[in-house]
Amino acid sequence: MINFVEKAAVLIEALPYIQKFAGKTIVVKYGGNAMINEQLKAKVIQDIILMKAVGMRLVVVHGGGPEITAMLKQVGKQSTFVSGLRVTDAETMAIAEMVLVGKTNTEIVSLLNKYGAKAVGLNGKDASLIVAQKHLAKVYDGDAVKEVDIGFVGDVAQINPGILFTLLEQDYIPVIAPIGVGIGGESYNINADYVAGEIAGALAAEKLLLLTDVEGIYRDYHDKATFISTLTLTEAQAMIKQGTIDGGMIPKVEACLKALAGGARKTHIIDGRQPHSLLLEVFTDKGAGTEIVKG
Ligand SMILES: Nc1ncnc2c1ncn2[C@@H]1O[C@H](COP(=O)(O)OP(=O)(O)O)[C@@H](O)[C@H]1O
Ligand SMILES: CC(=O)N[C@@H](CCC(=O)OP(=O)(O)O)C(=O)O
Repeated sequence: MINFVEKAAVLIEALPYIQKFAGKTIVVKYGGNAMINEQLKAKVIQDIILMKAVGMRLVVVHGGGPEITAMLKQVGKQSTFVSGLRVTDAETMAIAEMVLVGKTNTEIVSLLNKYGAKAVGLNGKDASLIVAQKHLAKVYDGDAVKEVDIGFVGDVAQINPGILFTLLEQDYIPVIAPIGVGIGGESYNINADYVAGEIAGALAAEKLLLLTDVEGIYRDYHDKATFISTLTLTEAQAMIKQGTIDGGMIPKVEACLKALAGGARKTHIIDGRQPHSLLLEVFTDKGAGTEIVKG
């Protein structure tokens, strides 16, 4: 028999969060492996729609690394990464832009709209939203650090958030592809986590929610019992230095640092493989994943 009392309790538990976050800006970074599975994708979209429906101002930043890799493979190009960033020659840049803007972005926008939202696709070139400058990758060789040119990979130089405020005021959900524009109008490929962190900072978001393919951060990645639910900025930085946070988790933690430094209030790294993890984080007392806070 359906337990109506339990069902009602779930809704009642959500009530203070619905009240607290109404009118607040939430930035969701959706990408990587959490984006490949179609059933999960539909659930992420529903979660975003639900948050929007109860009055939150939603901004979505998406990745699409695996899709770029697949497209490059189809045209016979091998993907190479340096310090987690894709080496991006002119041809790779053109393909990355085509995939992120032409395919991934439009797919997310049309899915959101299918479920009843008013989503608008953007990339960094629209209204010069993301101004980029060339990134030089740091490669460590013992104690020495070498800077390596990895092509059209960008760092965020400036966010011009005006277009986002305009859209949010009008109830739209901006969906942003991580392509930056250089001062000469050239395209830059930027890691989507960094873009999400900078956008969350520029909007002084209430929350940055980064979906990933693990439960959150572990003190020892090989021991699931060492899961951390809350981490301060200082602790997170120390863990990167020690090497206990590494690989793809580094840009996520750095994105949280950028967001908090820019003015976001809270940041969370949550499990995109877990259905409705966004709702669990936002609407339940326990939350989900690892939160990184100032301090
Ligand atoms: N301390 C840590 N805790 C959790 N994951 C970690 C840690 N250090 C490194 N990682 C790695 O970071 C990965 C997440 O980054 P990545 O695979 O790039 O994510 P996504 O594809 O979702 O963008 C995890 O799958 C894990 O292998
Ligand atoms: C410079 C760089 O590495 N850019 C990324 C941009 C996409 C991305 O970040 O996608 P995920 O969030 O799905 O990993 C790339 O080319 O894969």
